[in-house]
Amino acid sequence: MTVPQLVVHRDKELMAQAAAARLITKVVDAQAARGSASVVLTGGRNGNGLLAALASSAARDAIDWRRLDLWWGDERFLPEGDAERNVTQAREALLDAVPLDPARVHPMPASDGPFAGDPEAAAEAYEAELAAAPDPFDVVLLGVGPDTHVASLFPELPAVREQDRAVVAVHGAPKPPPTRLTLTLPAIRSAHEVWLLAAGEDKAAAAALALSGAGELQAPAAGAYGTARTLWLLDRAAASALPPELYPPATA
Ligand SMILES: O=C(O)[C@H](O)[C@@H](O)[C@H](O)[C@H](O)COP(=O)(O)O
Repeated sequence: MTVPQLVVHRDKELMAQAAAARLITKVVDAQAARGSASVVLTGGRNGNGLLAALASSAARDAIDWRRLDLWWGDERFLPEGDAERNVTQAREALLDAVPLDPARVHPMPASDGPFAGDPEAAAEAYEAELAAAPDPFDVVLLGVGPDTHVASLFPELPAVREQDRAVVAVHGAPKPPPTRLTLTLPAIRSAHEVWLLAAGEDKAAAAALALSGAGELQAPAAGAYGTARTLWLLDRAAASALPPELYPPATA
């Protein structure tokens, strides 16, 4: 496990801009070293805020978009094109505006089409797609929920205990919609880098709990780390309840 590093930004707008700049550099470096890069996107306001910041960044064209694989950490099991699907929101925020190779964009399956009514089969299909990927993820992005969930791994639900599968279906999620697909903690932990995004006062208790030694069943965010780096990107409000040894109060 890599020990989390914390970066605290003034507010959520600056956090989104700085995270977008960081992601551009990361992708460009991976493409220079290996020829391609692989990033896992998250749903939620902070993940979409990062994508929107990336879309408006002058540096975005430093990325070779055709040599980027995009995956999702979780998906709301809803029909194709539904406005609440994470992929729909990501397309609106960024993906429709950049020249990606469609064959390298890997949304999780929708609730209509071949997996209608069968989220378990949808999870298996995504797992098979992932198994065919040549490289580990360079970066997994994860929004942190107020209850410490990441992806669709909610405290105490069966998915957070999963040790063998890379992708599972979730039923009865406390955040709507109740049926979802998610990467598991072992799949997240196969990534080089895991970046957790938390902004706003409603995330303060979650960040404090996950970063203070809570177990991953109670605080799934505590179990999300990368093989090379684990980075928590916060704004001041989300960092406001952290113990002073993690985030010393300003002395000025
Ligand atoms: O489907 C989703 O909603 C997610 O992928 C979820 O895990 C999200 O990232 C967190 O709930 C944080 O969301 P916010 O950034 O909106 O607080």
